[in-house]
Amino acid sequence: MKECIVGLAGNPNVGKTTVFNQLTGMHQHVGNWPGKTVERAEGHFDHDDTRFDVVDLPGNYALSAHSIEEIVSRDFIVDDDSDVIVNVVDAANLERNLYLTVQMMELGANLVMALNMNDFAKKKEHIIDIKLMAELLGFPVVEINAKNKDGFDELLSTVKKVANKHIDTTQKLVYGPELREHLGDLQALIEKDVNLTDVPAMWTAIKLLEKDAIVIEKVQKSKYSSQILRETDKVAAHLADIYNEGAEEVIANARYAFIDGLMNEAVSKPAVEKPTVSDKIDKYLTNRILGIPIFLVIMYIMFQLTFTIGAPFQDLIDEGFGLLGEAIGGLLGDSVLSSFIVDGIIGGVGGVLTFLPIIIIMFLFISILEDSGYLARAAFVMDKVMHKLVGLHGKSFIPMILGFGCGVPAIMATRTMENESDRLLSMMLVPFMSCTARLPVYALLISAFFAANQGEVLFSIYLLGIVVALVVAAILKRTMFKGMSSPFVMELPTYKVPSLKGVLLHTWDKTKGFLRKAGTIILVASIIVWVLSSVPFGVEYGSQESAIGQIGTAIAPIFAPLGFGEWQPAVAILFGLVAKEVVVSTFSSLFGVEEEGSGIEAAVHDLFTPLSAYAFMAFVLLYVPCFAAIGTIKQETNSWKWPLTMSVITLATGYIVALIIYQGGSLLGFA
Ligand SMILES: Nc1nc2c(ncn2[C@@H]2O[C@H](COP(=O)(O)OP(=O)(O)OP(=O)(O)O)[C@@H](O)[C@H]2O)c(=O)[nH]1
Ligand SMILES: [Mg+2]
Repeated sequence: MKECIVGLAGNPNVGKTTVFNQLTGMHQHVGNWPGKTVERAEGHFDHDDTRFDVVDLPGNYALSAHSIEEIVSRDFIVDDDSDVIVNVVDAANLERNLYLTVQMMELGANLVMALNMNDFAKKKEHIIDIKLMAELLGFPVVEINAKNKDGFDELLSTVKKVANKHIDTTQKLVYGPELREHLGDLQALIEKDVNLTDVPAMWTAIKLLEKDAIVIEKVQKSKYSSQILRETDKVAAHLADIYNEGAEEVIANARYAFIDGLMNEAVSKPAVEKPTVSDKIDKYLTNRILGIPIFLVIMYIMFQLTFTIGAPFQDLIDEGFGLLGEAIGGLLGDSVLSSFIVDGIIGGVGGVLTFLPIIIIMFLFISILEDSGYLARAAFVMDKVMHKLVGLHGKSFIPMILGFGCGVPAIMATRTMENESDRLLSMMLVPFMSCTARLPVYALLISAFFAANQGEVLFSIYLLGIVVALVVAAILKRTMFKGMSSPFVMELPTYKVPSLKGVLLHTWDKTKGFLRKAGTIILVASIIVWVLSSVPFGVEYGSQESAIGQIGTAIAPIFAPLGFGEWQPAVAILFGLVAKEVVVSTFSSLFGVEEEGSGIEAAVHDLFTPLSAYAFMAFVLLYVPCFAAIGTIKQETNSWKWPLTMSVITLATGYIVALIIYQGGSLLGFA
């Protein structure tokens, strides 16, 4: 069987992952916002006599050396032995998409264009002459619909053809006689060194003029480096003389001129663009005055519904585990084994699993936010606040909202930030956003103390996370992360009705992740808590004399000023370092679930007042995130410096905020 390696490249949010999933039958996440895919995914499938290996690349606007994905994508085109690059393109935004296409042409990529989103182009009355466009570009263009697989057969047969007969896509790029000539001089020099000709010399020449750090470094290793770099400076100076602009601008203009010419020839648009449905919706949702209030209302509805829909299911599971515990207790009597199963396993893991319904609903809402296109709007409406207050780009609000789901993918989503210092700062903020792992803690305490205003209190906790994150960001931006953010125009995707399948798959995937955690980390933590609660032999289970009681008693004074100085909250916080769900599983192991849910609630009433419960929730919200989040920051920054910094910052912030809440609240007479 023949083999064919195909890369899917294109702007963000054009449907690359949708194409990838359709081809490979895999379920990579699809979302309606730019920057969904941050890590390349690989898959394969057979078609006729060929095995296709497909690589889904993160979306890019350019192929510079500015952000990690851009480098990933261009390395893929340059280094990996791909046979064909399928450039997925949004037909409704052709002009903008072509800017990347042109850069891939400079790289000499063996291209096939897959023109996607034609439904939107047609709604906007853009008529594209596909044949003519293919001729002008010099490589095939195929019309597809990624959602229902239209045009896939033609796409694949075209890919096969192109794989067998490579096309030199640099040929059709005519960058005006002036630039062409000077690039030619540079190219001739570059071609003298065979080590530099693994990519088209034209590309290297362009990148040198653009001052691309990675290419310059590569050229510096050449024995002709001084000659080449001298010529580069000469050409740049010459271009500056003629055009009165830097070489970078001259090159960008040349690209746009090529694209303009192509658009004029091959695309006809109505003289006045009709406002689309998205435009009409955005009149309200991204309105300067209404934008933020609407965002808050959407969040509020989300939290309210989470409780209203989730609570009955939660009670059901709770009762189920209660009955199971009783049955096992009845069967095994008062034995160590019975305590292990009932207190340790059912108490610990079961205690967390009760909250599964609300966690699923939360993930469901976040998936809908992502897939409808609203997520990018939320970032857009926050842009002003972010700029003024924090000095960060609104774009960094996207990882923050994703943090409502889970911090790990949210931290990875910061990869799309152009500026390294902004990226690091955004990473530091994600842990303040309340992830679903913390929901059980709130759910437990809110239903115990704030039964009448569940949605409101939950909303206030999430809001507290956002506000604290913004304040911390404002402080850090003025101290550790000084420097201006690079300006960036945020792209607002067209609103789409979320696909049921997509949303359900996404939610199921996250739910699986939670169940896996329940069966591994939470289980192990519960067993440890059980053992520590049972030793030394002869002590009453979970009493202050047990090992866990002694550990808790030793550290409890630290938390006394925050209003929860008993030993149980202290150990719950300690074990919660592993994963935040463990805060609740520790409580339920200690207090049991067997009394039909009342055991743990009654115990919680002994430990907290409403005020100290709120301070506790704030502390759990803000203090050091789970090991997985810490590990992800380590992996993303390749150093322990940032995860440690983040841990110190979050711990200090959590302590200070909880202190303010408790002491302030006490002064105001809420104690
Ligand atoms: N209407 C319509 N929607 C589409 C089409 N193709 C993809 N979509 C939707 O477009 C959105 C973006 O799709 P993705 O496949 O995640 O895009 P991507 O190019 O992988 O995006 P990044 O990973 O961010 O670069 C999703 O909501 C898809 O359901 C299409 O042909 N028509
Ligand atoms: Mg993608």
